[in-house]
Parts: sequence; structure tokens; C-alpha cells
Amino acid sequence: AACSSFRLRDALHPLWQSELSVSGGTRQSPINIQWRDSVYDPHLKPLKIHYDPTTCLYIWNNGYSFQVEFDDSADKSVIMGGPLENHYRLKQFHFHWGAINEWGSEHMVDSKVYPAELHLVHWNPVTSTSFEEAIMENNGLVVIGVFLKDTIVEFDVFDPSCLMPSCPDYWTYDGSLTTPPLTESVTWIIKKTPIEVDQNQLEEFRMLLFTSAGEEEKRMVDNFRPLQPLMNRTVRSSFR
Ligand SMILES: NS(=O)(=O)c1ccc2oc(=S)[nH]c2c1
Ligand SMILES: [Zn+2]
Repeated sequence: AACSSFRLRDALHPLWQSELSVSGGTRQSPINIQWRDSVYDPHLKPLKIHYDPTTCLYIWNNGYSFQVEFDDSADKSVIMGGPLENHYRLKQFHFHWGAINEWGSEHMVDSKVYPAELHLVHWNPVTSTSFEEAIMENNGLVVIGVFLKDTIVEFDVFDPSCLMPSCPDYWTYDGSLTTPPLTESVTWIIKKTPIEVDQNQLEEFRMLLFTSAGEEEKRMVDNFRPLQPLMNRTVRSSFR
């Protein structure tokens, strides 16, 4: 239902007007993950995540989302394991969300859409010398996608735990950036279990602006790319 009520004119939003499909793209993101078509891969290891909070630098509005940047000059905040051949460095995280809770995530699971999706962006320091170089490399990037769902929080139980659900289960597939340059350089790792955020948090996202000072205000909402064709790809799962 959310998709049908998703107005075409939103999909043609200036952000993606010229990028609805990359010419010749064979591994574009986001996709709808069909749970029953995903293939359990027993060789997939648990994902190992070591984030050092002192590497957190600053937050800024990059015109697509708000982004939290990390110091990636050393192997301090890294992920490894899972489908990965080596470790990857955390560069930034950001979110995608909708104007209302009926839509907002970029990926979907069996056509279920969530109000928002977190992307933790990492690059491969073994095959690239910088993030900017890695976005042009075949497997230069790993993005961990985490769905957000809203919850009614009774403050005595609100635990500001880290941004990762405790459940280790994930899907993984080869895809692309979902904003320009849309390069096909991303190993996607999509967590099966969403994290719960307070409704107020989602409302705060929606108060951000696409526009800068002095321009006519445009609320930063619906900053997600439409679904892309799966084409010749299989989504693997780390769980039965
Ligand atoms: N939305 S996303 O696919 O995670 C993503 C991650 C990193 C990016 O760097 C540029 S440039 N565009 C990007 C899009
Ligand atoms: Zn993103």
C-alpha cells in the first residue's frame, strides 16, 4: 500500500531526477529482499564490528541526508568477518526517511517498508588509499543497512544502546550507492532486525531541510531512491 501511495512525482524528485536508472547498471541498489528467494550460505561468518567512539568527528547536512563523519586515517573503527575478505574502515553514517511512517527506507523485505534506514558506510583500506578512491572500486565499499521502526518508549526502559540490533542475522548482496555517483562498488549487508526509535526522533529527521539559508524552505523528507531491478543477483542470508 505504501508503494502505491508513493507519488511518482516524489520518485522524480530533483535528487534522483536524472538518476532513476544508471545506463547499463546491472547491480543497482536499493532492492526488495524476497525472504524466500534468499539463499542461506553456511560459509558466511558472523559480522565483527569494532567502533571507537573517539573517531567520531562531526555531523553535517550534505543535501541528501545528515551525515556523521568519522576519522578514517587509521584502523580504529572497523568491521570484518561476514562476507568480507578483509577489514573495512568506518567513514560515515547517515539515514534515509519518509515524510510519514508509511515509507522511508530504501531497501524492503517482502515489500515491507520501514519509516527509515540507517547506512553505516565503510571502505576497503587494503585495495584503496581513500574513501573517494574506494567508491570507484569493484568491492571498495561495504554499507551496513539497519531498518528503523518507531516505538512507544516508556522512558524508564529507553536504553540508548548502540545503533546495531543485538540479533546477528543479516542478508548480503552486491549493489551500488543509492545516491550519485550510484557506482556499483558496494557489498550490502542488511540487518534482519530493525532498531526501535522513538517517534520524536523520526519527527526530528523531518524537520531538517534540503535547502540552505536564504532559499525557499524544502523539508528534507523522502530522501530515498526507488527500488532497482534485482537482475542476475542472489541475496544470501547468514541465517536459516
Ligand atoms: N546511500 S549509500 O548508498 O549508503 C551511499 C554511501 C556513500 C556514498 O558516497 C557518495 S559520494 N554517495 C554515497 C551513497
Ligand atoms: Zn544511504
